Amino acid sequence: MSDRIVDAKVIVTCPGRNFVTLKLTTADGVTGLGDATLNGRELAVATYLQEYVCPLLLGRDPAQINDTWQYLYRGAYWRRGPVTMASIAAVDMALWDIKAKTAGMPLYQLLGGRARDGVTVYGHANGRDIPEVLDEVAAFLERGYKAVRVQVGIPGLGAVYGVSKDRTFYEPATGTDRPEETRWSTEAYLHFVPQLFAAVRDRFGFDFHLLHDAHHRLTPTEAAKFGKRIEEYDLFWLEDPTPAEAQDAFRIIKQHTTTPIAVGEVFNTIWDCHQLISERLIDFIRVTPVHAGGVSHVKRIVEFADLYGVRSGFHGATDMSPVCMAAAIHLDMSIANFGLQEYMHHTEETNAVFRHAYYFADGCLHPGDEPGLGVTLDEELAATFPYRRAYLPVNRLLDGTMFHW
Ligand SMILES: O=NC(=O)[C@@H](O)[C@H](O)[C@H](O)CO
Ligand SMILES: [Co+2]
Repeated sequence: MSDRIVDAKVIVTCPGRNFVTLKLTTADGVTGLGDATLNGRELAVATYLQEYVCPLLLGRDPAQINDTWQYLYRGAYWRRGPVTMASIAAVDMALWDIKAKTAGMPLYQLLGGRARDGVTVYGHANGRDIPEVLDEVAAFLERGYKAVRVQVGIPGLGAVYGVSKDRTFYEPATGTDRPEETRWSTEAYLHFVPQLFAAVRDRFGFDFHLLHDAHHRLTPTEAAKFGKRIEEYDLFWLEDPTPAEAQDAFRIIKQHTTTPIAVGEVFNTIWDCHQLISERLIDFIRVTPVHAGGVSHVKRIVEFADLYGVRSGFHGATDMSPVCMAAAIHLDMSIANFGLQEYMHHTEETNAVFRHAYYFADGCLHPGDEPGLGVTLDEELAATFPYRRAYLPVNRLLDGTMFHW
């Protein structure tokens, strides 16, 4: 008699920031965890899981990962979208966790085994001005990082994306009653940021990967011009240069610049990036297990991407819990077209709630050898951090026009 799922519960906790986790338990006493965190809309996913998904999981065979994925995807009728796909992702991650634990091996072994020594990561150097960013780049390089993302305050503007208020930890979702509002000038940004890249390359040279996130804020033409302007600084990637709903807009960027493009953290299925990949309009795909249907669907996307020379660059910000980070690292270890992994370390409280086997060493994350994902959730400790609504910021142009955050 095969095993059965006998318990499915959603755990919402806020150790420094909100996380939603699905925990499945089988009749054989094997548990699996899945990240279901959607930053700024957490309870929408928690409710979707609790009300509509968990009741359907009870009694199902945990070994049937593919059938369960299709049951939840095709069975929802209303396909795709961040809430549905984060819910399916959590189930998928938890079932892979159970399968690998049952097989007595770390998940990457089940996904085809080790394809590299470690998962090269990039850290987030940021500052209110260029000197502060340079100090942070130095600190990351001293800690052995081989890749660093740089984000800087823009003279004349207040808070901007990617610049943390406290020097140790970046958490953008801060608005409890309503979103924080920021003001933006693309002209000021385009004028200033090349100076940041010049200062970084002048001081640290070219033998590490330099990255930057434009966070959806340019028009395709501005992105094409900006990409061309910064070619001399040899970025490893320019991220989210323009909103990617219009996938064909990236043809304009690709026609004008060889600066590599990374897109995809807001995507939730292969249909969001099918054209970007098959027309080679991007160089890195940034989907991550929690937002893009779990281990199974992200694996499909990166294997499709491999056909077109597009590499992985999974999203790994603080709002991906250690459960998602672990799933990403197991995928990173086993795929052929690994590119780079984002790694924004979590708070001590988060690491206490989500104890994990993965660890950082010599510029890489390593999955560890615990069976499954290698993550355990301390439910008692989790309960001491109650949910607290936290909105992501809203961004307007200087004249008040709603813009992209
Ligand atoms: O590349 N990383 C990012 O763009 C992140 O910082 C996102 O703004 C947050 O994960 C949104 O919740
Ligand atoms: Co980004």
